[in-house]
Amino acid sequence: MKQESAAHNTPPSSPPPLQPPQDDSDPQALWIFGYGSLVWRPDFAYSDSRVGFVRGYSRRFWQGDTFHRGSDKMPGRVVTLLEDHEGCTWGVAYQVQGEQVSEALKYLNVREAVLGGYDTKEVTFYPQEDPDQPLKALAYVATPQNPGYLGPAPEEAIATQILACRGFSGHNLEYLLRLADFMQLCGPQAQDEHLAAIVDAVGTMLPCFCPTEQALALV
Ligand SMILES: N[C@@H](CCC(=O)N[C@@H](CS)C(=O)NCC(=O)O)C(=O)O
Repeated sequence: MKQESAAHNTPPSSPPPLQPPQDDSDPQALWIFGYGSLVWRPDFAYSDSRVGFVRGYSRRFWQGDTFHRGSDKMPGRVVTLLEDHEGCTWGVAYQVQGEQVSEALKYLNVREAVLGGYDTKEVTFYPQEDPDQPLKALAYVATPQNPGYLGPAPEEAIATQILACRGFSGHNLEYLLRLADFMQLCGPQAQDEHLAAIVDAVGTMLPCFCPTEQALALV
């Protein structure tokens, strides 16, 4: 499992994660819900995974990132969950069991909490294949209280920021496009208007930024 090296500008460590919710069918097991980079790069060992969604939250590119997809001078934008009664956010839940639990939590505490400013939150996850059998899961959420939080901005401004930023994990554009690819795979029932608006704005601006072949080299 890849361990992230702590950045020289590591933000203050966040409070220890909440006591993780247990999987009733196996008290040693834990489900972890990913809705951003964890969707395509979990980078921890897991026993099972499900595509599905959480209700009551909307995904927003409102968290700044000065390590993975940005720098101190040019923070990138990554996603968090916004409490929204009407909201629904699609992602992937990963089941970790036995020794995988402590290993995953140790790794994610560095990647998400220490380097990313995320806190942990218990959510209810609905598997796409069996939404009548919801699961308790642990999610990493960036709240407005964390120092990296950027908050709302017009989608065009977010697109401009994403096009201009890169960090230790790669270009911010790759982060956006890999998430958009995932949402395509989820099918037409999985809509994310905020994500789609940013992708559209990037598509409009990209030719102005640089010719296609250079744009493809960005990611
Ligand atoms: N917590 C969300 C977002 C996670 C996220 O994107 N975190 C950033 C930290 S700022 C990350 O790990 N980035 C790694 C990358 O961009 O490849 C998730 O469940 O996916």
